[in-house]
Amino acid sequence: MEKILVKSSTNAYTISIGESLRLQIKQFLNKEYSSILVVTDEHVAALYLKDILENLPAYRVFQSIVPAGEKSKNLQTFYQLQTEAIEFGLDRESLIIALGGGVVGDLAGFVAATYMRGIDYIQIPTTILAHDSSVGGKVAINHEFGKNLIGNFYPPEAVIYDVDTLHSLSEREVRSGYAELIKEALIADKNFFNTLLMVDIYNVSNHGLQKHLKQGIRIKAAIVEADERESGVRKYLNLGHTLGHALEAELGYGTLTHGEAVAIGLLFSIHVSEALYSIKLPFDELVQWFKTNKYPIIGTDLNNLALISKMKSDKKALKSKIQMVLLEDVAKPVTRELEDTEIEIYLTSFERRLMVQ
Ligand SMILES: NC(=O)c1ccc[n+]([C@@H]2O[C@H](COP(=O)([O-])OP(=O)(O)OC[C@H]3O[C@@H](n4cnc5c(N)ncnc54)[C@H](O)[C@@H]3O)[C@@H](O)[C@H]2O)c1
Ligand SMILES: O=C(O)C(=O)C[C@@H](O)[C@H](O)[C@H](O)COP(=O)(O)O
Ligand SMILES: [Zn+2]
Repeated sequence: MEKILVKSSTNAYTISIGESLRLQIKQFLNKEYSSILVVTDEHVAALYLKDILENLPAYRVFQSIVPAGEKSKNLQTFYQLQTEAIEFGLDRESLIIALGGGVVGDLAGFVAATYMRGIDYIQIPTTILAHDSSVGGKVAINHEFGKNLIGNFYPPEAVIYDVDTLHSLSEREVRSGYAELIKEALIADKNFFNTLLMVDIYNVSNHGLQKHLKQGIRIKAAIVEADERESGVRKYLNLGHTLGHALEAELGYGTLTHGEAVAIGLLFSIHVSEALYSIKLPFDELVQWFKTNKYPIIGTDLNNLALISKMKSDKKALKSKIQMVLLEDVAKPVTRELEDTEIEIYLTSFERRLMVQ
């Protein structure tokens, strides 16, 4: 098992990464809690909830199961979970466990952040993508106008990443998770990026997958520790998300997975960077890698004005001006303000460029 420590403004927490950890949950509880609520989704419940429940202290353990998928990250499900927490009698000494992917992590984390003004929670991520979402304390739900518009920064007490759970992921979820690893590599580590470009993500060995996850987590943990509330370098973790989030909201939550949308957004950021800084970045190599690994790289039939309007509700936008994360080189991210008219031109040339790939 590997442990990575993250210091936040309110606590320090450990990310434990290893095999069979879901069967040893008790050892990760640092306190005695008055009750525990395990929040998960219907897919993960069928696979791993029993393992978790059997390995928790026997007293006052409750469960809440939400529908699987991005559509659950909404106000209604948030309210339903708050209602269940009240009905179960959770108090300020209670713990919430978020067992699942980024949807459950963001949602249950936001419930924990707001229930009785905040109670402890632990992340037990079960997707590759959740190597990113479980670290750093961003918790949120979506609004129809944009992703994660209602949320907080609220660090977990611990992250327990049992890599054995990743074997049951579908191909779609594997590629979704690898998109965030590509993002972390692009902002911080050229060698890691070049390594990933050689990976066949559906046939990666256990050892290889763990290596990639640990490197992604190290990059993320270092950034959130340096800038917890995103006033500086944390913005770089948003590479690819300006268009990615707009696509998710515009196409309807769940149409593209988060990682699939981010993959398109990463290409767009590279496209804009090349044009603005007159440089050559690995656009073609990344498109080919995405295509080989079956990412849906769509670039046509999009309503550019609607996308621009969504991008303006992005959390990085300032005074209604879109701020994008761009690259001066691989591992040299920068932020830059762009006019709507510039974005429109780049979206049009991006779509044309994708059509000939
Ligand atoms: N807070 C952050 O810093 C942060 C970072 C990145 C992404 N996110 C958010 O994370 C969300 C996406 O997370 P996700 O991709 O994990 O989606 P998800 O939680 O919806 O999980 C994807 C699908 O996989 C299923 N699943 C989960 N674990 C499984 C397992 N082990 N075996 C089989 N099936 C399993 C789920 O039931 C779901 O159907 C988005 O809402 C995104 O905005 C947040
Ligand atoms: O942790 C961060 O910071 C990130 O930007 C990680 C992203 O992968 C993640 O999707 C995050 O939720 C996006 O942040 P948001 O503030 O734009 O919602
Ligand atoms: Zn993301």
